[in-house]
Amino acid sequence: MRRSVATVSLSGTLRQKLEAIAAAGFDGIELFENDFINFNGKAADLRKITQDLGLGIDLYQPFRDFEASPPAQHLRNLERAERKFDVMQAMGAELVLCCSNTSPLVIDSPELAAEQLHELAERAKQRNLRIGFEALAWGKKTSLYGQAWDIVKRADHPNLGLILDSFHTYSLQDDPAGIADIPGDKIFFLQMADAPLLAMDVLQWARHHRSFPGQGEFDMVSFLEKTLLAGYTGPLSLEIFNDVFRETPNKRTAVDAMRSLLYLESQVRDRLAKAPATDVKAQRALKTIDLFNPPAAPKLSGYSFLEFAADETSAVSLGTMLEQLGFKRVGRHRSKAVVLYRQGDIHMIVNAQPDSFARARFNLHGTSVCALGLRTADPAAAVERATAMMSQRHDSPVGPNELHVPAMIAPGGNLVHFVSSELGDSGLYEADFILEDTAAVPGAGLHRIDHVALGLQLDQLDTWVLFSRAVLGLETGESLELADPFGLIRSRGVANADRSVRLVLNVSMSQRTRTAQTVSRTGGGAVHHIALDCADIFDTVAKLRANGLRFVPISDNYYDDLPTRMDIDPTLLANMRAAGVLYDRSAAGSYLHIYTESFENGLFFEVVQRIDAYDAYGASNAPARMASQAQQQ
Ligand SMILES: O=C(O)c1ccc(O)c(O)c1
Ligand SMILES: [Mg+2]
Repeated sequence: MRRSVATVSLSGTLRQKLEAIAAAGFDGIELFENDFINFNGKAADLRKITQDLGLGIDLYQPFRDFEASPPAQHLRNLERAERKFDVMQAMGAELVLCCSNTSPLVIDSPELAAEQLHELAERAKQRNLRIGFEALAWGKKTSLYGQAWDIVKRADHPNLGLILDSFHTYSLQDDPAGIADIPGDKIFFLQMADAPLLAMDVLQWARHHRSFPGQGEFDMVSFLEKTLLAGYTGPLSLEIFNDVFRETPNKRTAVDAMRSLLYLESQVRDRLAKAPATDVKAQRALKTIDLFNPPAAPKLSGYSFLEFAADETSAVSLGTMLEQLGFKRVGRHRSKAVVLYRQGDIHMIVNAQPDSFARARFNLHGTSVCALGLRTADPAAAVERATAMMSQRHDSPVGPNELHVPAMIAPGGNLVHFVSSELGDSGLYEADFILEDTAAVPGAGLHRIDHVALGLQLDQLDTWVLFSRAVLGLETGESLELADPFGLIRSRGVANADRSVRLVLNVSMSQRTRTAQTVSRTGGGAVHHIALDCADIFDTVAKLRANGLRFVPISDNYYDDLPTRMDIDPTLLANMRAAGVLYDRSAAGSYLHIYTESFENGLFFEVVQRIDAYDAYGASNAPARMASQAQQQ
C-alpha cells in the first residue's frame, strides 16, 4: 500500500519533518495547513522539496466548516475554497480534506450539505482537484462516517468522496462494519489513528492523545480490514495529534510511524489470509493490495541471560551484590574481561571489557544492564522479523571458537540477543566461557528471571509499547498509575503468551521521582530493576539476609492495614511482617515480593513468588517501596 503520514504527527520545522518522513521510507504526506502557513517559502518551493525527497502531497488538510452553511456564508466558503485550490495546485496536491462543520451556524439538512458539497466538487473538478468529506466526532450535524457517506452519496459527484478516520469512529463507539459496504472508489483517503481508552471530552482526546496504530487500544485491524474489503486501494495514512510526539525527536517518531503501518498491514494480511476462498471481497483485497508480509514474530521461551556493563571497579562491587543474592561466579570469558554468574536457571554476565559495546554503554550510563538474552527456537528469524519491523541488527565481534548470537538494538540502545533454545542451559556458555564450575547452583533458591523493569522517558513509552508488540510479539497488560512521594509513575507490563518473558515499562510523570532521576542519569530506556522468582520467598529471604543483603524496609502500618483490605491468613501476615515481604492478590492468584536496596543508588532487585495464576506485578505495593526508598534517602 502507499504509505503516508500527516505532518502534524511529528515535531520540528516543516523541512525537518519532511526529511524524517522521507528517511523512514514513506511515499507521501498529509500536509497540515498550519505547517504550510508558517513555512518560509512558496507552494512551488514546497513542491520542489517534496519531489526531491520522493514524497507526494497525498492530502491537503483541513478545510473547515463548509457543509450546510447559510447562503451568505456559503458564498464566502466557496471563495475561501478557491484560494485553497490555488495553493494546492501550486504545490501539486490533488485532494483536500473537508471536515464536517463544527460552526453553530450549520443548518440541519443533509440535502443542503449534499448540494453545497456538490457545488464545491464541481469547482474542484474545473481544476482537476478532488474533495474528501470527513465526519469529525464533534461535528455539529455530521459526526459518524455513515452520515458523511449518506451526504456524499446524495451529492453524487465524481470529484467528491469520503475520508475515513478510525479515531472518529471508535471514539464515538461506532461500528466500522458498515464500511465494507461502501464502494471502495468512493473512499478517497484513509486516516488511521489509535488511542488509549480515556473517559474525557472527545475533542481533547482527539487533539492530544491519539497514538500510532499498535500503541493504543482501538481495534485498528478491523478498521483497515473493513476498508480494504470495501475495495479501497488508496493511501494508508497516519494522522496523530499527540502532545508528546510534538516534542519527541522526529526521526524516532517517523520510524515508529512506519513500524506501526508495517505491523498493522501484516496483521490485516494475516486476518484476510484466513478468510474462506468463497469470501470474494477478502480474496480481491489480497490480490489487489500489496500488504507487508514480514517473518512471524518470534516465539520466546524465557530469558537466557542479562548482561551488565561495568568497569573494573564496579564489576567487583556488582559481583559482590550478585553473590549476596546467591549467585555463584561460574566462569570467565575466553578472550574478554567478562564474568558469568549463575543461580538456578538465571545467568548474569558482568562485562568489563574495554573497547566493547558494553564499555560504550558504561561510559554513557554507568553500571547498568546493556543487553538481554531471550530464548527462541529460531534466532535468525527473530532478527529478520526485527529488521523487517525497522529495528537495527547488531553483530558483535566474535572471537575464535565463540558463538555468534544474533542481536538487535532495542529503543534506547540496549541489545536484545536471541539465543537458540536448542543450546539448553549451558550450551551458550560452554563455547564462550571457561567454566570453572558446571554443577547446579541452588544458591538462595532464586531460579528464574520473572521480569525486567525499564525506566523510560515519557516519550519512550509509546515507542516501547509498539516495539514490544510489533518486534517481540508481546502482549500488553493494563496501564496503571502509581503514587511515588514526588509524583506519579505510569506502569505497564508486557509479556509473551506463556509469560516466560515479562517486561515492565515505567515512566515518571514528574521530574522529581527517584525513577525520573534514574532515567535522567541513564538517558532512559535503562533497566530499573530485575525481579527474580523463587518457590519459597521466606526461605529465600532468610538466606539472602544471612548473606548480608539489605532490603527496603516496609512500614509496620502496611501490615496493620493489609487485613483491613482483604482476608489474609494471620500466620502468613506474621511471616510477611517479620520478613518485610509485600503481598498482592487478584482473582487469579497472589504475589509475595520484596525489594533489595539499590546498587550504587540506581538499579535494584526484586524477589518474587507467584502463587497460582497471578499475572501482574504487585503495582499496588510500589508506593510502599517508593515511600520507603524516599525516607531512606
Ligand atoms: O482536530 C481536528 O480539527 C481535525 C482536523 C482534521 C482531521 O482530519 C481530524 O481528524 C481532526
Ligand atoms: Mg482525520
